[in-house]
Amino acid sequence: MSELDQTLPIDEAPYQRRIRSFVLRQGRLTKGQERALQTAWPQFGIEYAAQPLDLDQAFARSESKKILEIGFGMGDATAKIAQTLPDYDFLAVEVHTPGVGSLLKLMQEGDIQNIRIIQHDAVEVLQQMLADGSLDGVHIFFPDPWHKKRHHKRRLIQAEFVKLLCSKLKAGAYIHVATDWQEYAEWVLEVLRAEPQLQNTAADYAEKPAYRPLTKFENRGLKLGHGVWDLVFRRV
Ligand SMILES: C[S@@+](CC[C@H](N)C(=O)[O-])C[C@H]1O[C@@H](n2cnc3c(N)ncnc32)[C@H](O)[C@@H]1O
Repeated sequence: MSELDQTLPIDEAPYQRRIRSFVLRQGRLTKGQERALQTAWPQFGIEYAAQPLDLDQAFARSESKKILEIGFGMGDATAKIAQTLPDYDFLAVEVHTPGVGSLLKLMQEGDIQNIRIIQHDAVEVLQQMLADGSLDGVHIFFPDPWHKKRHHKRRLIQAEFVKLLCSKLKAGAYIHVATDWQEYAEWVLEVLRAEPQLQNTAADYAEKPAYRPLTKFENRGLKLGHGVWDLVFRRV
């Protein structure tokens, strides 16, 4: 990695012009995360490459449903869901190294086999690595809301991004977004509703699907009376 890469967020490096939904900060790794990265990445990590990925091969089985999770953070929800749904395979994409280390550690502790991790911008993973019609579902839990108006262009959920997602979904596959920021919930609802390839499974917001665990942060917010909005749409 060059000195420039280490000091500048990826989206501010002069050769990277596309607006990104994340800012890369240097996070410190715990010893446990570092150990998990060294010992578990070779088995469960997939290096980003601008070439198609065979999902059946990556998970060493073809009969399972394939779910993409974008921006798993520290991976707590990912690990819990994967444990609850052993017949599903989860391709988990995140840019932050401590998060990747954290999820690998959870996988080792729980002997979880049905997750593979790519550490890269999910937009490029979708564009370059995933075949059309290859996914049974997409999870996007608490995407960065980018509160300020001048930052709204950084929001992950945009019409063009949703079109890209739809191209990767099988007919009947779902997109599940959860957010705790009401204005972003309204934004997501509007963007998903405007996409003709998608159908809402609810009148507007959905009941929280049982597989999505409550995070510590969410629990605290709910006790304080803050809302959380789930949106579940299906590809027609
Ligand atoms: C607010 S956090 C939520 C994390 C987690 N889903 C949760 O519920 O705790 C959003 C995460 O999405 C990741 N992220 C944002 N844009 C991304 C992208 N284009 N590709 C991969 N990860 C992304 C960020 O790095 C961050 O960890």
